[in-house]
Amino acid sequence: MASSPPTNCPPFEFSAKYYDADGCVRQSSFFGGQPVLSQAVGYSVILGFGAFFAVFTSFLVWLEKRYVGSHHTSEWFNTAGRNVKTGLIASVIVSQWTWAATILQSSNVAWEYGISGPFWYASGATIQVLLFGVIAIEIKRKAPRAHTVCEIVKARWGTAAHVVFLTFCFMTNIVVTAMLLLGGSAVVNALSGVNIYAASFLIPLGVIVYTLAGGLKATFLASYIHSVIVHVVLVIFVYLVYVASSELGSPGVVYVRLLEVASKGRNCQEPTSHVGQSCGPVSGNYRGSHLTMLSSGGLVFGIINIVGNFGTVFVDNGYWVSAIAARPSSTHKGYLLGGLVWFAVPFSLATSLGLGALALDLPITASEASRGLVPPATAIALMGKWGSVLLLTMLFMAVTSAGSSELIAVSSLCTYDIYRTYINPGATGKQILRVSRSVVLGFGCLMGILAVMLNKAGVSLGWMYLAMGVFVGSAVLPIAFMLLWRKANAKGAILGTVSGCALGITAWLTVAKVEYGRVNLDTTGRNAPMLAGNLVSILVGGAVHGACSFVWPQDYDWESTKQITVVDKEKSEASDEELKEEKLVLAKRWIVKWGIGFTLVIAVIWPILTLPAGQFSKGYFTFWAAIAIGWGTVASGVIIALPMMESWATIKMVVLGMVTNDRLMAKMEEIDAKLQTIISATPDVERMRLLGTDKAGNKQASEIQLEVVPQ
Ligand SMILES: NC(N)=O
Repeated sequence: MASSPPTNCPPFEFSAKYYDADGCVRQSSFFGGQPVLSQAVGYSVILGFGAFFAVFTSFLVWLEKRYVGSHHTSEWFNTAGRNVKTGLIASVIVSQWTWAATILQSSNVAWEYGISGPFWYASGATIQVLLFGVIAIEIKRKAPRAHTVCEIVKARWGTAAHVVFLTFCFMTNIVVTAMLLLGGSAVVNALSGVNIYAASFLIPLGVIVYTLAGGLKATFLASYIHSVIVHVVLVIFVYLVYVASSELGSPGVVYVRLLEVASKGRNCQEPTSHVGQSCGPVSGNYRGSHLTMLSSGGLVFGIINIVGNFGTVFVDNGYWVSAIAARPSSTHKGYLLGGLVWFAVPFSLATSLGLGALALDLPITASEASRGLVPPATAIALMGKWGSVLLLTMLFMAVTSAGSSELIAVSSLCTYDIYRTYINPGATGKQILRVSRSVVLGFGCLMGILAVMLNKAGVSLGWMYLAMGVFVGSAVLPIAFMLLWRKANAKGAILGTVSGCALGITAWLTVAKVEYGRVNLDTTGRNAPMLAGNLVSILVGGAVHGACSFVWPQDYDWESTKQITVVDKEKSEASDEELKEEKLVLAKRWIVKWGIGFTLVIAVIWPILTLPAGQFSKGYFTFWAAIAIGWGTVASGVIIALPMMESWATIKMVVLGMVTNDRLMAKMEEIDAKLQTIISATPDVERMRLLGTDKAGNKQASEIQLEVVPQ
C-alpha cells in the first residue's frame, strides 16, 4: 500500500540544506564518508603539533634544568620532585582527565538525551576527582615516599594483592589509552581522511618524544599548554553557539529550535528522516523533550558514568602519581580546583556543541554519534573548515596530554612495581631511569597497536566508555579502603576485586542475552546490560572486601607504607614543615568538607532542584545556558592564570638567567656534572646511597635520606 506523501518538506527552513532538492529526503548521514579537510591538513595537525610539542616541551624542561637547577634523576623523572604547586596540579588534573571522550562522548549524550546528558557526564565524572583529593592527602600522610599505588598495596597487603592490583591498574591504563586513540583516530579520519590506522600510530608519536625527554615534569608542562588551548577553544565554541553565531547565537533561539525538532507532530518516517537519526520526541524523556532533566536514559547513563569514572580515577595510577608529585600543602586544593574547573569542559562544551547539533537538526546518524562525531559536525555546521580545524586541535591536545599521563602511569608501574620489586631490588637511579624511558617507548608503540586492533574489532568510543566500569570498577572500594580503613584486609581486597569483576562481566553479558537474545557489540553496548555490569562490579567489590574485613580485621598502622624508600636522593623544596601531621590532618578535614560538600551539590542537590521544572521554560533554559557560559569562562580564566601566577618567580629566574648570566650558568652546569661524577665514584657516598635504596628501609638510611631530602 502506498504511504501518504509526507507533509512539510523540508520540515524546517533552517535545516533545509540537509534535505534533497524537494526537501523530502533527509541526508542519510552528516559526514557521508566525505572529509571536510584535506589529508595534508590532518597530517599537519598530527605531525606538526606533535613535533612542536616534542621540541617545545623538551626545551622548557632543559630551561628548568639549566636555570632553576633541577637534577634529572629517576625520582625527578617519576615524581617531578614532589613539589608541584596548586595551579599546576589543577591544570594537570584537568588535562589528564580531559579525554577524547570528554569532548566527544559528552556531546553524544547531549544528542541522545538532551540537557541531562552533559549534566550527568560532567557531574558523574567530577565527583571522583573531588573525592580523590582525600586519597591524595592520605598518600602524603601514610606513604610519603611512594612512587605508585601498587607500591602501597604491596607494603600493606603483600605480594598476592600486589599482583592483583597491578593487573587492574594496567587494565585501567589500557582501557583509557584505547579510548583516547579510538576517539582521536575516528575524528581525525572523519575530518581529514587520514587513514585511521596511521592516525592511531602517529598521534602518540610527539608525546613519546617529550615524555622520554622530561618524564613527569615534561608531562606537567605540556599539560598546562594543552589545558590553555583546550579552554580557549572551549570558550570560542560556547560563545559561538550562545552569543555569536548567525545560525543560533542565543539561548532563546536554541530553546525554540529544541522544542521544534522534538515536536510530536514532526514527520519522522522514511525518507523524511532515517533510522538512527535524531527526530521527534525523545523516548524516556518527560514529554519527549530535550529540555528536561526527567530523562530515564540520561539518569541510567549518569549512574553508569559515575561507576565507570570511579574506576578510571581511583584505579588509574596516573592520579596517584599526580598526588605524589604535588607539594603536600597543594595536594588537596589542586584536586578540588582541578575537579571544579574540569566540570566546565564536558558541561559547557556539550551544552553548546551537543545541543547545538540538535538545534541545527543535523542529519547525524547513531553510528556517527557513537564514534564521537557530534561536536565536529556542529563545529563544521557553524564555522565550516575553521570549525573542524579548531575541534581537531582541541581533540589533539586532549588526547596527547591524557596519553602522556597514561605513559608515565604505566612506566612508573613497570619500573617500581615490576623492575625494582621483582627483578632488581637494588636498582640504581640510572637503571631506574633507563627502564622508565624504555617503558615509555614500548607502551607508546603498544598504544597504536591496541587502537588498530580495537578499530578492526569494530569497538567504538561510546561502547568502551560505558564498559570501562565493568572491567575495573570492582577495584575501586578496596583501593580506597587501603588508605582509609585500618581494618581492610588483603584477603578481602583480592576476593572482592576478582569476584566483583567476574560477576560484573557475567551480569553484563547475561542481561544482554536475556534482554536482546544475543551477545554482540550492539547488545552489550546498550544501557541495561551496561548498568547491570557496572553496578555489580563496584558493589560486589566493595561488599566482599567490607564483609571479609569485618570478619578478619587487619588492624593496620601504616608503618610499612611509611617505610617505602626513594631511590635517588634529591633536593626538594618541600620541607618537613609541609609534612607535619597536624597540617596534613587539617588539610584532610578541609578536603573532606569541601570534597563531600561539592559532591552533594553537583550530584544530588542540583539535579533534585531541577526536577520540579519538568520541561524547562525559556527563562529556565537561559539561566542554564548562562551557568554553562559562566562556568566555562571563569574556569578557563582560572586554569590559564593561576599556574602562571604561582610560577612567576621561576619564570623570572629563567628569563633573567637567559638574558644575564648564560655563560655563568653553563660553567656551573659543567662544575655540577663533575661533582656528580666525583660523588658517584666515592665509595662512602655510594654506600650511603645504596643504604637509602635498601627495601628493608633501615633507620639509618631513612635518617640520611630525610636529612638530604627534606620532604
Ligand atoms: N574523563 C572523562 N570521563 O571524560
